[in-house]
Amino acid sequence: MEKMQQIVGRARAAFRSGRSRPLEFRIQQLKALERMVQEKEKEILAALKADLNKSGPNAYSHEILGVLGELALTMEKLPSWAAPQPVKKNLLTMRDEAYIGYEPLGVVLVIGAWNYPFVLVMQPLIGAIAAGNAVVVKPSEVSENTARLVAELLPQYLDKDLYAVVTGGVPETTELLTQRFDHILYTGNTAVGKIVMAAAAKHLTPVTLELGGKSPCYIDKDCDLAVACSG
Ligand SMILES: NC(=O)c1ccc[n+]([C@@H]2O[C@H](COP(=O)([O-])OP(=O)(O)OC[C@H]3O[C@@H](n4cnc5c(N)ncnc54)[C@H](O)[C@@H]3O)[C@@H](O)[C@H]2O)c1
Ligand SMILES: CC(C)=CCC/C(C)=C/CC/C(C)=C/C=O
Repeated sequence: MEKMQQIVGRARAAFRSGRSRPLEFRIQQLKALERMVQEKEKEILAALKADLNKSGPNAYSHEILGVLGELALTMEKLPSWAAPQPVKKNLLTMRDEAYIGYEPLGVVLVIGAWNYPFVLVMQPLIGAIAAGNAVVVKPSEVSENTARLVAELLPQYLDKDLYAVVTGGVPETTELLTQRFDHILYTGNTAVGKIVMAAAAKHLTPVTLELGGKSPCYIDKDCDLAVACSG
């Protein structure tokens, strides 16, 4: 695996080139992502089956439709979301052109969890591309088939330097988190959420944490009680 510093450095250099900023480019990349999901639907469903034994209808509704829906909404709304918003002038700004302009942040890290391994990396990726950022995606190693497929497919459809995928487990994620990002989006458990937030704090990087610990659990007579109660 290439050194994390090089991967993040390449994404940052690509971001600094300015090519992720124009609206046309962002929409073109989102269209490429839509084409990827449509053309590779069978492969994505097969990976979800191999990792989690998800049935076709379940995987299709949550992971494929969830991503296609997000893409359609984002492509439709992006021109209005990205447009400068006029603001009321005051005495100090009365001779100025006053508006709120939306700028990309830079290089964004997306770390996903195993239970919805495709949609949980794709939805943050869609938002980050739409906002004009470079992105490093780290899918969950627990759903290894989906992680491998995401790493194989994204470079076939998207700008390879702007949007990178890192595979691997805790050592790789730990090394990745030493790098400076401009935003980190993490989905997973609360204990690792604290690790992510502490690593981000070293660089004053803002985080979006989608954490667990609030989900009901059904235990039937076939469960191994020692395992079920250990969490
Ligand atoms: N709030 C939401 O939207 C949402 C959605 C899905 C899942 N979840 C929650 O996520 C949890 C399941 O995820 P998980 O945490 O078991 O997933 P996981 O084990 O797949 O880990 C998530 C990510 O954290 C990384 N990671 C694991 N240990 C690490 C460490 N010590 N240091 C750095 N990185 C590390 C992994 O590489 C992986 O990419 C559940 O609690 C679930 O409720 C929340
Ligand atoms: C409602 C549709 C079509 C897709 C949503 C898929 C999605 C983001 C699932 C994640 C569910 C979640 C919060 C799991 C937490 O463990």
